[in-house]
Amino acid sequence: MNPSPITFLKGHGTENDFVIVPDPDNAVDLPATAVARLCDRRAGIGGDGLLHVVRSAAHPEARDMAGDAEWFMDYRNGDGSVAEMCGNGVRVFAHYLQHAGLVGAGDLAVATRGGVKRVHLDKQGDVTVSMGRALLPEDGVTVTVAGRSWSARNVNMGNPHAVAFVDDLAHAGNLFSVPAFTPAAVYPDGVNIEFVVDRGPRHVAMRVYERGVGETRSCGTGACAVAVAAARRDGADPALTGAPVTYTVDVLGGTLVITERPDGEIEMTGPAVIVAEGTIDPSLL
Ligand SMILES: N[C@@H](CCC[C@H](N)C(=O)O)C(=O)O
Repeated sequence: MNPSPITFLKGHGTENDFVIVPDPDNAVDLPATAVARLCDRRAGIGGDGLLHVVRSAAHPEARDMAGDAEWFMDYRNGDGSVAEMCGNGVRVFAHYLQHAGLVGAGDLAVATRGGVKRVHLDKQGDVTVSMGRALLPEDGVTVTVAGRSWSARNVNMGNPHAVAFVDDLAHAGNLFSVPAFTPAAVYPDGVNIEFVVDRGPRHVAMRVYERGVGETRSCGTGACAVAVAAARRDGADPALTGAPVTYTVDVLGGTLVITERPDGEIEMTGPAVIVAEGTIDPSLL
């Protein structure tokens, strides 16, 4: 039984929006059904996902990170499923900690299921996250929408992505349901699928179908996956040249700037905002 009332906030990063539930002591029970109800845009608060804000020491999945990061981002997709990582979510999470007076401007660490992420909050409101390295398995993947097929790059940013370069973002169709991908065995736990077009030198635009959500207006891990896939397609590999490579990635909800460093570390910079605060009717949970 949950205590009442339960505070929530609503925030977004490039319009990837989240219900934020501050719960330092991990006292709020949030089964998948409750998360899905809260994220429902008609009967709930509405969001692509939910950020459960818990002290690392109070969460069984984060206790071993408590020495490095005081706060754990217990991220859930809008359908209630758990994902390894959420790039826009980390920016919004860090911005919330600052908004709540729990951290100051500057640098902090956030524990996630994908490990501890270093975050920098700048004075203009932009947030930069060190997202870790991309893994690039060599599997051949094909994505199909409405009779058109593309070979896609498999990129793992802690969570799985298939990046398809297309001629026109409209070719992704309405994205009301998950695009077909083969072989299914490459992604046994499902996948986030990005459709990408070129906008200029080291500048691309994307749409995304997110696992556990549907089409969203932005995906931070997706933008990182796209930047790395675009760099390799363009013959750029910072590990070989010793020079960082930066891509501007336009999403439907704004723009993210992604830099891959020679050691493989990927940095993502973009905005994060809080738009509302309130209390949750306990009957939703
Ligand atoms: N929107 C997120 C990604 C959230 C997780 C994803 N839907 C998954 O299931 O892997 C981002 O900004 O990275």
